[in-house]
Amino acid sequence: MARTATRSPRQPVNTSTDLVPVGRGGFISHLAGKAMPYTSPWIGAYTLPPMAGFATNQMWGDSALSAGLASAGLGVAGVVLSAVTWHAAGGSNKFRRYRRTQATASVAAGMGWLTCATAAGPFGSPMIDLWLLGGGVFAASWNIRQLMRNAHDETEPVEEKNSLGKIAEAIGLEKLTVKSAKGNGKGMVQAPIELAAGQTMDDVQAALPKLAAAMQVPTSGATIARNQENAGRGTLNIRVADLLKDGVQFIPPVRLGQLPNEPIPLGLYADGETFIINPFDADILQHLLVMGVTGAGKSEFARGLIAHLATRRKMTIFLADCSKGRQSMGHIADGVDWFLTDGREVKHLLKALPGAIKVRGDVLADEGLDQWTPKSSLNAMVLWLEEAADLADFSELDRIARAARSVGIWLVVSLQRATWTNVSTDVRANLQASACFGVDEAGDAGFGLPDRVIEAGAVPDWGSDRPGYAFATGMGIDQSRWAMEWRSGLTDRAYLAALVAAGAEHRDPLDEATATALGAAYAQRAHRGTNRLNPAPTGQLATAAHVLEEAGADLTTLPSAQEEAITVEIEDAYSEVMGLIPNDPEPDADYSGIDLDGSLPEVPADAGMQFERRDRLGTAEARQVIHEQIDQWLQARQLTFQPADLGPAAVSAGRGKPWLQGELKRLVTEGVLRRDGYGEYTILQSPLIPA
Ligand SMILES: Nc1ncnc2c1ncn2[C@@H]1O[C@H](COP(=O)(O)OP(=O)(O)OP(=O)(O)O)[C@@H](O)[C@H]1O
Repeated sequence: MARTATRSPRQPVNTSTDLVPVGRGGFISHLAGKAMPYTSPWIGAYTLPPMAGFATNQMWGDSALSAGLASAGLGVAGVVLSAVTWHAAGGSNKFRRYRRTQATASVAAGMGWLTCATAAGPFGSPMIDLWLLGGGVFAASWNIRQLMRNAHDETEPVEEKNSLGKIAEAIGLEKLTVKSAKGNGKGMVQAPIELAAGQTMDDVQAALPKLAAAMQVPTSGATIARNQENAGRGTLNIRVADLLKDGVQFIPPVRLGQLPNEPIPLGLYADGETFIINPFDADILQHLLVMGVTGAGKSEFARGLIAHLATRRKMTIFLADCSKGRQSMGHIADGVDWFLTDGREVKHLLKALPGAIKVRGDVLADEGLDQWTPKSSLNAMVLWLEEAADLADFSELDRIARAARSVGIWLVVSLQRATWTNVSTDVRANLQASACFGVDEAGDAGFGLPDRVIEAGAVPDWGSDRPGYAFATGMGIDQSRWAMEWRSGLTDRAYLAALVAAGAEHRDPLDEATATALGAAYAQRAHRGTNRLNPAPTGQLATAAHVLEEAGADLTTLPSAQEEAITVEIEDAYSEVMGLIPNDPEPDADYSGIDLDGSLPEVPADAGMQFERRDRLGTAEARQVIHEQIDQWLQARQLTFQPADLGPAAVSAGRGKPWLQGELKRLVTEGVLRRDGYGEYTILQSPLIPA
């Protein structure tokens, strides 16, 4: 009996101990015990009012004046008590709101009855009828409350929680606040979360598998994005539908001839955003580890990425693949400057590489650069090693990985399983970026992805069941996207081959400094990719143009490319014109502050004006002036310039813009200059040296 009365409302009913006792006496006492807590409102309702009414009537009811005054006083007291009850019984949940109304109504009714009973007496009609009826209603209404309260804990705002909040509670995260979840219309639900005191994000992360199970999504479908500025907040990402399952189209470059440090779109994230990397634009160049079981989609990813890079200028690609070689990359081989499929050749490359790294370091130092940027005369480079563990020994790879980063050589190591047995810890530590495709066991993903990404729920343990799906970190990817799965674009052989062929005229050959430093191994390489000096046969280019046209990819007339080209042309023309106007020759002169609205200064009567006639130089001499200026820049290792920079030289030669433009064109044809996008020219050799 006592146990029943004292059990917390939140305690579940213990079916074994709360069974009804056998026997008549036991049954009656059991019933009495159950009913006891519900009797107090009845006892109160049928004893307190008549006693209070009798007392106040005896004290003040004998004269009309004292009864009237007492009634007025009790009336005021009733109003005050009701107000106090209303405020004291506050609460935000549904139960508390009902309780407040009920308590206030009970106090108001009781005090109203007492006010009347003081004058009229409690036992006359209609006071006695009101008491009997009202008392019953009052007691019954409180009994209903008691019953309801035993079913629900009033202290809990149960009904206030949204469904995600209820799930969080069900998996043991009772106090986690899950704000209203929003779907993005692309199969992704995101809900901001707030931790309670004593909770950490690790607690939430530990519960993610349970959450995924409760939501009936794959384990990797529930992830957390931590708020970098507030450890108590984050976002719960739940992928409720897989919109990538029908495949993702390969995203072609926005235009041909981009620089290495422009964004590379390679697929789509689960929330529909484009998956973009930009390794050469990140603060530091982070070498990449690509891992995944056979059939997980590593080669497809490689093909898409290499094809993009092969359409860029100032970019050189070396690819070593001794296991599958031409079978998997043959159609894009023209975009690869050095394609190594023979183990011995790879050894030669790896031997020559430290020397080339040293030379590149020296060149960058002379150019005043801490690390590679497009301003350098050197090309950016990618060294892609398929199944690297079979190609190189660890100490060699480690040395290369350490030194290559700052000289603009991006190392990409692709492996099926990057366990400690086939990649040394030193090499692994130097591969700071990762693209982890399906692995067989959750533990394997830990070798490829940072711990915090795994803990956030990013575990691609789907083997080869979901080819092309992966998680990626580093390479300029925003950290909030590291635990978001994405799928790479599916490529088409003919399309990629055409893209690479179309990119040839934009590809620069490897810079002289690196090529020389790589020595005979490079000079005698078995494979030579195409580039602007070593183009593909005309027939191949025509086929490529046809394939691209068929695929509807006119890379030169994409709206964004067009817009960009027009902007560049306008900027180009503007800077050329501005460059031809000499700087203000007399900044301190009387007339320097005059504008169109100002009045002209007085001119002294004796002031004369003399024009100095500038001689127009002959063509050979005018050219010499321009050539000397270009040579000066070359000697100072300033390898790029804009036409406007030649303005002063042209003016001093007595020549204008049309002549200068013709001259630049001639120098381009002679191979002295190269005209880049953005109206810039690169100096390829000194114009003073006869061709
Ligand atoms: N992004 C993708 N979308 C759809 N299907 C894909 C995608 N990537 C790969 N696949 C499919 O998976 C198959 C295997 O992919 P891929 O050859 O790239 O795997 P892999 O990881 O390189 O395997 P291995 O290590 O054996 O070379 C492909 O032939 C293709 O059918």
